[in-house]
Amino acid sequence: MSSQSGIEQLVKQVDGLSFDAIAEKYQNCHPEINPFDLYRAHLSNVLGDITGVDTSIIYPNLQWTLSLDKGDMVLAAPSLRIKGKKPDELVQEWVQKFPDNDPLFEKPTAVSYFLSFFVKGVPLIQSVIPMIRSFGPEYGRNKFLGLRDPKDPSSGKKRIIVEFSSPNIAKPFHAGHLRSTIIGGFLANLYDGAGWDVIRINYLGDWGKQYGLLALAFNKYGDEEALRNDPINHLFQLYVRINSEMTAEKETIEKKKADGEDVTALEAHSLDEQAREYFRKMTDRDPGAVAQWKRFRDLSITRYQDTYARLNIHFDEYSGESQVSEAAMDAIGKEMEEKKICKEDKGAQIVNFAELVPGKEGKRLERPIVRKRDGTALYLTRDISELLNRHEKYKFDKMIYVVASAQDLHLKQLFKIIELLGHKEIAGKCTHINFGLVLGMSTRRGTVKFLDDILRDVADKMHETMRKNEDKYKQVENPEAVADTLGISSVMVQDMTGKRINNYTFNMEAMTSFEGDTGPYLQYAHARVSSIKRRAGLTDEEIASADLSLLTETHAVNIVRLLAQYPDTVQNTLKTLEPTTVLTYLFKMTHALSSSYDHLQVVGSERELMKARMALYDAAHIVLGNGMRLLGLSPVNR
Ligand SMILES: NC(=[NH2+])NCCC[C@H](N)C(=O)O
Repeated sequence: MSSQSGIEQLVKQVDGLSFDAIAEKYQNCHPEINPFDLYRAHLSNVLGDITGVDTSIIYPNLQWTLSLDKGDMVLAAPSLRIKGKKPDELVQEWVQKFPDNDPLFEKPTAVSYFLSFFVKGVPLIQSVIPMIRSFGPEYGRNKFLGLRDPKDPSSGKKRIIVEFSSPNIAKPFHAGHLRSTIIGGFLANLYDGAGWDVIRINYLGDWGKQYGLLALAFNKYGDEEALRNDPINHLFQLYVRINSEMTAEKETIEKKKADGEDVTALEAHSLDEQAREYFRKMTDRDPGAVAQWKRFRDLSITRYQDTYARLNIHFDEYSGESQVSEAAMDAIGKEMEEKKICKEDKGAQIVNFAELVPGKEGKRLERPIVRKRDGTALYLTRDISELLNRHEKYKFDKMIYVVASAQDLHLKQLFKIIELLGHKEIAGKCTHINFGLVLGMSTRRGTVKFLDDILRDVADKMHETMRKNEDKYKQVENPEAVADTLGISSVMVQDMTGKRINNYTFNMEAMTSFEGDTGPYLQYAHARVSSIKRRAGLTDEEIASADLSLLTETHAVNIVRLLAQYPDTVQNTLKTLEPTTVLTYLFKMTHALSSSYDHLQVVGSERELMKARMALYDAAHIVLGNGMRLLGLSPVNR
């Protein structure tokens, strides 16, 4: 018997509803892929009879609990808005009326005005384990959520742009870029799993006078071979060198000026001026200047791509500030003037929000410049043009900017200008996903951190830790690669542990520990279930034919209760957009797993019991792997 259809039969009998009928009845309800949707639908029916409240009001008010001891679902009586009776009395009455022999739930318990519901282990296990096995990597994905019309599969996918990472060429890949990369990669996976058409864009900082300066530096001190071998570091070194030269030059000029000397000639030939001229050549599309700049850009991208690949991240488009056309910005500039969104101020064009947006909001948005006195466009101007251009090109339904909270104001200004331009609808599709700082990030190699350096340092640290256990170390086939993966997991899990907006301290010791809720711990938990499977040596057919009624222990039931929550957890994450929602779930699950091993021995148990327990652990292995991959981690098996 396919237990999934088994439980469908059950619900049909009890509630007179098929999966289709349930899905039709409630919004975003998909009992065939989310066990909790079925349980909610059934419970709504039962409670509908008892309370006299319409099931469509009950359904969305069945909340989940923070821990299993509080039940699997909870209902706050006041949420049903029944007049004339005290909620705690109502709750007592409902407990009385709840059927003694409900097929899916135990009799609820009442705590003040809450009703807690506990699912029955047997039907849950019988349905959820086969469901996880049959969906495998698809368990937790829900392709319906991203449909234009959730009830009509032919309606097409909604499209989302996730813009993330967005480092600046020739400058350090700092903590803000690291967080953007991790969080953005995760959000892209999340929407992809929810059936959206996801477009990943990296918006590089690759344009401006500083790239004119960089070209000068390369012409003076550049080394072809160094550029090809390690473009990111070489360009950065050149950039640092020329910048300090420029600073020194500026000081000399200032000093001479103070001494009353004529500095006109010096200024005219200064590096600053040369950089400006060079950048002018770039914006005028001088072939030589553009070709040189393009090489720097292309070589840097190639190198970034390698690093992104280690993090399981790819981009559909490497956009960047350089890709915004001057003509488009001119046109927008004119439009802004005509619509009186910007105005002249000491030769520059500024947006005085206080005059455009009433109240405190207008003041808070300040007075950004969109065009400098010398005619150059700015960061904000480029973003305005780029946003409209992306909408034109991709016709997106939603766009997410994953950028540090240090740029909160910038993005608010951007979205408001788009709105003032008359594109309220487009502005409404855009969201800024922000995040806090990483404190105390430094490497053993010095103060400047490129992503590669960080990852190498953490991998070294992991390798050191692994070596401490000589026996286990010898069993690992490719220790370098495993250390690398564990290092990456350490960094990513530490980053995703708190809410995005919180700052955290980069702590190499803590993040690489196998104890506590860390990346290595999660990897260890995954490797441990993998090893049980290897040692049990059962075939997939044997596991599939296991008699699941042998799983009677509380530990087994609790693991399955958690496994059943996974699709719901993912769906809830689409609301929170917080990686920690998934991570917290995974730690809860790994804790339940690790405390179960002493009670649910696999190897050494009698054969039928071994098969049943293996089916349980195999399901946990699938869910843990799915969750880790959703976060962007690569689960290890040893
Ligand atoms: N559309 C945007 N402005 N995205 C954010 C870009 C981040 C920028 N390159 C920086 O490093 O600060």
